[in-house]
Amino acid sequence: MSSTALLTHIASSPFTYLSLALPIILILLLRHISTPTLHPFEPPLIAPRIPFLGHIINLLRQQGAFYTNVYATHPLPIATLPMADKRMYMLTSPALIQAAMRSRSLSFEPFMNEFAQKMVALTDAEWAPVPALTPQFIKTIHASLTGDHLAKMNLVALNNHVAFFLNKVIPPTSFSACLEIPDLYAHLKTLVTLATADGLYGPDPATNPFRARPSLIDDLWDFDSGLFNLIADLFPRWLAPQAVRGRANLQEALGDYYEARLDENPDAGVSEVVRARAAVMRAHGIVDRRIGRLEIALVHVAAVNTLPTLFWFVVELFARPEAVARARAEVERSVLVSTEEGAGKGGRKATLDITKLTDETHTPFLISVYREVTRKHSANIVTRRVMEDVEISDGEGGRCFLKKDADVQMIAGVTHLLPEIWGADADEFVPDRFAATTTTTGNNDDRKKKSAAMIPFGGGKHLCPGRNFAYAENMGLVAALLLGFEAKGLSVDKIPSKKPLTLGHGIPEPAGQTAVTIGRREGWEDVKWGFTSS
Ligand code: HEM
Repeated sequence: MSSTALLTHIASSPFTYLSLALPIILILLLRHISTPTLHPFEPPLIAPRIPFLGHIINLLRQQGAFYTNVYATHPLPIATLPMADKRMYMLTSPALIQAAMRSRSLSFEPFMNEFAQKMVALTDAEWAPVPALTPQFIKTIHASLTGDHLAKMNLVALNNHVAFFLNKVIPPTSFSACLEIPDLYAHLKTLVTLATADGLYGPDPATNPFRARPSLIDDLWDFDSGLFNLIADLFPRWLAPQAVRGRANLQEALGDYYEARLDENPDAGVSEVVRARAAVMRAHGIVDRRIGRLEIALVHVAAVNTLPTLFWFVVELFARPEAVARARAEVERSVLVSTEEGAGKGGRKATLDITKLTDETHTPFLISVYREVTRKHSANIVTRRVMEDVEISDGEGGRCFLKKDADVQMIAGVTHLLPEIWGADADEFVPDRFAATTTTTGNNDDRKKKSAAMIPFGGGKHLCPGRNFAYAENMGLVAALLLGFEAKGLSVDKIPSKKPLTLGHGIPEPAGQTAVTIGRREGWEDVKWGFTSS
């Protein structure tokens, strides 16, 4: 057809041609918008296959696996991902991640405000005073989870619900009278929630909301199970009704708690973090019931990562008899302070010094196992927003330009498994990978690279302030289990696979149930357990 004939044909049936051309124009337009012009030093672009929305659709479908999937096809140290009309930088280079965490031009605070408001369901008017108090709030949280405040919290958690579990729940007789646990994850859920709640609110059932109303334990995990729908505002009432109900119950209970000013009760064993956070909020005019609605975020953040970490710690350690023997010897030699006669009904009392559990001269192997758990099982995504145009450098001549308003995602699921950092066995669980006495840790340079790649607790100004509390809870329980108990039914070939990671979570849950039998070790049947810190 000549061009004149084509024009005549188009003029005679313009709608047919228009309907054919429109989708093509739209696709070209979307492709143009989703292929932003990059600054010469901006990270290389990974364009989505479906223009404009492709990465967003994949992120919603694949959730936590999205970034590791992108890395599998584009193994880049840093990349630009167009997300509709915005851009996101995905970082997998440990050196660039450390630079990003140090940069003052990157901040976590915008996410705190955007996501937390949805998470706790406050209206814009109710939320209005929160952004102004965020910087003071963050400082307070970090200060109240260190030193004496932390030591007190650790011992309250360990000497109440954890000790109750060891002394009462596991029968104090021979192994034959043991505790059969059909689903270890579910069992640890209760244990971690109550131990964490003891550490936060004190152990008194009259003042600790979780002891007063044990149904709040399920409410907390129901709330957690629908977190993504709540934060993304994806029809939570229809798609996550349990989460909405759990949240309402928690908010009511904590509303009662702050309204009764139980956080100010000097005799209740309340932690400094609970007391100080409420004091900051009251100073900014936030009323008690609303503090309760906001503070469901504290107990949630304190329990949500501790539970899967403890689960994988118990499973990975007790599945390996040789590792149990090695760790047990360390605990017996260094952590056990005393076994006194006559602690109730003629039994003995064993006291463990949890400070020793943080010292590599005393328990290098057990500490290595814990670190290996956080390396192998954390798939955490550390998030920041670029507040102003900035350049970051990997310290070896590589520099990257990051544009204002873009989001930055740092991917532990990649850095924790990079073979060039961890070796050919990066995918395997190696209990003594971090033990100072082994050669696997290598020279100083090698150690620095490993430490830069380890981001299970984030880093920089927002490095998780609660990591040492979680450590004490997890290590204290496991040290006592090692010394005084046997755990049967676990083995390396039975380590469960993982559920897909949902957004908002850092450590995957196990798929299916893990059964275990726990009973007293021979020679330790009569012992009651307690904890101290030197
Ligand atoms: C093994 C258990 C835990 C893991 C794996 C974990 C992990 C994390 C991670 C990855 C972050 C983000 C850090 C960043 O953006 O750089 C974080 C932040 C935070 N975590 Fe934890 N966490 C744990 C336990 C706890 C506990 C027990 C508490 C409270 C007692 C807690 C309180 C917080 C708070 C308040 C923040 C926000 C800090 C800020 O923005 O400055 N975490 N945690």
